[in-house]
Amino acid sequence: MSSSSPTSRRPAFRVGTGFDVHAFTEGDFVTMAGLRIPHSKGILAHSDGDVVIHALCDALLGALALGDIGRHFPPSDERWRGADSRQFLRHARSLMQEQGYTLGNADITVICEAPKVGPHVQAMREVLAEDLGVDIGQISVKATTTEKLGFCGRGEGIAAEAAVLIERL
Ligand SMILES: Nc1ccn([C@@H]2O[C@H](COP(=O)(O)O)[C@@H](O)[C@H]2O)c(=O)n1
Ligand SMILES: C[C@@]1(CO)OP(=O)(O)OP(=O)(O)OC[C@H]1O
Repeated sequence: MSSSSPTSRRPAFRVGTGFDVHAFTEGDFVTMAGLRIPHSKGILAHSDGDVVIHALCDALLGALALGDIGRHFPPSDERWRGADSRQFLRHARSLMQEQGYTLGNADITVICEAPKVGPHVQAMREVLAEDLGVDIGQISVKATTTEKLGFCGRGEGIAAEAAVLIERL
């Protein structure tokens, strides 16, 4: 029986998923995909609380079987207090390149009643595509409410999930 790990086998395609939640707190903007989006609340987090990028990083790290964002950037580490999450995404990209993979596509869903995400989708895709060095057509961002159900529905927080396909170079 082979003892090789999935990473040493280096299959042509790998998939990953990620999910992140942050609570709302007092404030007047939320950071999503590196953009400051005006809102009646802010985000409670150690970093900038960018759920879109955190979910995407976890999906990329998951595809590579390299753990999760908290392993690479521990919330106990003061270096990441208030950090711009785009650096986490660029780090995930470099790990992917080191492993000999490139992004096929990413599909991200933001889950919240507000703010409205639709007007910002194009700009968000541009930021993510830039940090990942891919074409904007490889990045999808969409949004849904939870029909006023649960913590998102009560406006207590925001969530995002991401799925990625990575391809061997
Ligand atoms: N924060 C959000 C949530 C939703 N949208 C857009 O509205 C559409 C309808 O949402 P439902 O939850 O009722 O399905 C959704 O498809 C999104 O286009 C949004 O922009 N921002
Ligand atoms: C991003 C990190 C950075 O310390 O902290 P948070 O901003 O709290 O975000 P979370 O989604 O809980 O991920 C954990 C950490 O890696």
